[in-house]
Amino acid sequence: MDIRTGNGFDVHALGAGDHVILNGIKIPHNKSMIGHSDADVAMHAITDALFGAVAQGDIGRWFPPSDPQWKGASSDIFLRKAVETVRDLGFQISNVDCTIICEMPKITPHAPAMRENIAGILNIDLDRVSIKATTSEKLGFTGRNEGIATLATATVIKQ
Ligand SMILES: Nc1ccn([C@@H]2O[C@H](COP(=O)(O)O)[C@@H](O)[C@H]2O)c(=O)n1
Ligand SMILES: C[C@@]1(CO)OP(=O)(O)OP(=O)(O)OC[C@H]1O
Repeated sequence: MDIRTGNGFDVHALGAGDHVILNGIKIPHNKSMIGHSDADVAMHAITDALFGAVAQGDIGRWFPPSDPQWKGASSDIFLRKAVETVRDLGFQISNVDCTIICEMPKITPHAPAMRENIAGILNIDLDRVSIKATTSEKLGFTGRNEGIATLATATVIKQ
């Protein structure tokens, strides 16, 4: 059995706006994420964890920020490509774990919807998708509500 793990980390700034999109879930907020795509920082970290698990580079290699095609794109496009790449290489996705770092918005009330969405895209059972959150105790850019960071880990298995 061939078991591999990948990690992902991403940051997006917060700017003017009235909602954020995290793991594909639209959450009303007093700011919005800034990015070339829809800036779904959580989904980007999971995407990078999957690409990393099979040593296929990172999200920017597959979807360059310089390519106008990805302007405003829904980040599930990127995640679906990572899932397809993992499977094309003969691996199954075992599980993913994701930690969103921000003071606001509060993530816990939205975690069930995020898990459902990610499990659906990855086509794995709900109990294989973990979504967590932490503040940074008001320290740093996340503590000042200037941006949101996300860490993710993915494990893949080839029988
Ligand atoms: N944006 C966030 C941040 C945290 N949570 C939940 O609060 C718990 C306590 O956070 P600390 O940073 O004080 O450890 C954390 O474990 C999460 O359950 C949240 O929902 N959204
Ligand atoms: C997702 C991509 C797509 O152009 O752009 P952004 O939305 O800016 O996100 P980031 O994580 O900064 O970079 C990766 C890019 O591939």
